[in-house]
Amino acid sequence: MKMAVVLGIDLGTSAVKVSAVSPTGEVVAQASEAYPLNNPQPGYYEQDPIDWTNATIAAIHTLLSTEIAPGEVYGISFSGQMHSLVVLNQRREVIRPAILWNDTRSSEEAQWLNHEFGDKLIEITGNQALPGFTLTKLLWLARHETATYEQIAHIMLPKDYVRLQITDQIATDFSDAAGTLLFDLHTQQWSDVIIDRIKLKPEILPPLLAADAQAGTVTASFSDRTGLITGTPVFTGAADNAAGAIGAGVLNPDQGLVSIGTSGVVLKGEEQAGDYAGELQFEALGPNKRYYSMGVTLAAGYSLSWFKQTFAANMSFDELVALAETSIPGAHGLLFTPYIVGERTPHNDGHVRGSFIGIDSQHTLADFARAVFEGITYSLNDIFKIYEQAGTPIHQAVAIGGGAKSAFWLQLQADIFNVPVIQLANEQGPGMGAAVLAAVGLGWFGSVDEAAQSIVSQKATIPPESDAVSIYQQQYQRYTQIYANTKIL
Ligand SMILES: Nc1ncnc2c1ncn2[C@@H]1O[C@H](COP(=O)(O)OP(=O)(O)O)[C@@H](O)[C@H]1O
Ligand SMILES: O=C(CO)[C@@H](O)[C@H](O)COP(=O)(O)O
Repeated sequence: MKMAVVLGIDLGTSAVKVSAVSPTGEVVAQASEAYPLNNPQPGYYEQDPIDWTNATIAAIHTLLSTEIAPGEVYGISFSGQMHSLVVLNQRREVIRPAILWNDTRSSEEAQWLNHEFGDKLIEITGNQALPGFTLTKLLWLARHETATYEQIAHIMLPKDYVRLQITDQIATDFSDAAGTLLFDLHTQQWSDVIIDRIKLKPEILPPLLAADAQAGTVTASFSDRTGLITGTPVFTGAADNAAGAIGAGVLNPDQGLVSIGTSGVVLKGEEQAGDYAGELQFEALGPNKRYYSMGVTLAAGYSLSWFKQTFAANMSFDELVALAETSIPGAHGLLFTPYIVGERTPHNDGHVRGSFIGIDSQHTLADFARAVFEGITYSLNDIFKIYEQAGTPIHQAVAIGGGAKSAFWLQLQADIFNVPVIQLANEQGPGMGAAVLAAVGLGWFGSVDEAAQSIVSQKATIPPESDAVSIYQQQYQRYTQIYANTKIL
């Protein structure tokens, strides 16, 4: 019997994950394809946008050759890693590798912007300049790779580049625009004030569309490469954290979201445009002038995958989790700070690096593995503390991302944050959000809220365990002293 599905394409930093989702929210099939994350020198992180397209084609191909037929795909939408800068020439060709969200080479440009604009930048964009944002990377190119900068005819965000390959149309949505630092959160337009001051050619910026608006259709040439039917509707999509919030149903200020992918994110819905004085990011959610705030750990899942690759290359993630579980809460006193690529929230420091503190000759690989899981989670707890101090504590959190695959890590999150953690039926929050945007765009639902309500399926609520909570609280106090004593500048 013929099914109807939408494809949610989540262009993460480690891999693209394509989910085929039915009108009732059932994930009918999923396929994933990894791509390299290049680190040519400390602090530099790049990817080849052509790898994103090839991986997306391979994942769609897998789905269409196994579990679904091309005629069953009614619509497609996206979720993508935020901020990363893709530059194209007049012929729409990539002219250098994308500079990614976790790349801190543009720290000086971020400082310059903060100095040049003062509070005005936060007023307009809701954010202080951080080296993660697209604009600082663009200014870095202007200064260090002038010949490349002068060839730029279009700048794109990752999901928008892949959508361009599918539809031949250029566009972005409000949530990814907000992550560039060139977007006025109040007028919901590109900011003339910022564009004029930095003398940017406004025509290099993509036109803005709503996340659930149709941005084009599958072209005949993309149909040839994948088997998708020419003319299949393609919807704009959203930044991965906005899509994650939508796909997890975390849309209001009383809910929190924790996403552990390559980065780690703690996020909350917000009703009005505003800011946290730059301490947290303030972003546009996408549909209907809605917003969210968030703090970001630069290397959350990335710290775990670095540890695995460096010290336990023969183990799977599941085996590493099982090994960590054989240690005890507090990892026999061993602490890890996940600053291996610098840190964003709360330190905004591209120079600091990670550490293991308190190594004892009795510590085993299991203690080191457990310390890594705990240290990443303490770093996310720093963000919970910022919300608490701002008077808007998070009382429960929905968990998504690769980190939410592990029952051990879900319990650790509940114990360290000391709030109940909700596990979803499928941890692919951003991919689910992308599917919701396609479903709303097709008219299957009247709004994102209506779609989220009927599609999001919770699997379990994990309460904190009180004995572990008190051990982690003591360890977290020690953890908070490490940054000031290990920072470089
Ligand atoms: N079984 C697992 N248990 C715990 N963590 C896992 C597991 N599998 C993967 N991860 C973590 O999830 C991360 C990838 O998550 P994902 O959401 O796919 O990232 P991204 O969206 O950045 O590509 C990996 O870096 C790893 O740290
Ligand atoms: O920089 C941010 C958010 O500001 C990151 O959260 C990126 O959006 C990357 O996401 P993942 O690949 O870790 O999902």
